[in-house]
Amino acid sequence: MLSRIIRADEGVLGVRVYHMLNLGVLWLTPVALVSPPPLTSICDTIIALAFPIHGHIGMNYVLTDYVPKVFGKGARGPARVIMLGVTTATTAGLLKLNMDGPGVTGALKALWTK
Ligand code: HEM
Repeated sequence: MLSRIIRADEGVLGVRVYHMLNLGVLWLTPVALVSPPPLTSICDTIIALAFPIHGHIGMNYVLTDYVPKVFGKGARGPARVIMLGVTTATTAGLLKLNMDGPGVTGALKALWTK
């Protein structure tokens, strides 16, 4: 299970889940921005999980392509483990923003509201 999450650009996760997430975040982001308060929190929770997972799979594609070229084949595994750490920290940060702060959407809206 953990090895599947670490090698996130392979199998069902790398193809099906990734494509669904690509479309999902595309629709979810504008919907979250215009949604009324109760719905905003639901969107915020989904975003806090969907963005990091989307970024994690996308970055694993990037790591697969470039890490062997730059650092050698042996560096691919450690790079993927580091990426999992980054994804875990990002998810925790976004969830904390939702629970203790203005939420993901609120933080984004704060760019243009007082
Ligand atoms: C509205 C939000 C977003 C949309 C609509 C979106 C959409 C996409 C799409 C369509 C792709 C290309 C997928 C493919 O190659 O088949 C992609 C790739 C990627 N996205 Fe996002 N994305 C969003 C947010 C994010 C966020 C927040 C992150 C970071 C956490 C992120 C990280 C990445 C990465 C790393 C890739 C892979 C780039 C590559 O393969 O060269 N995206 N995204």
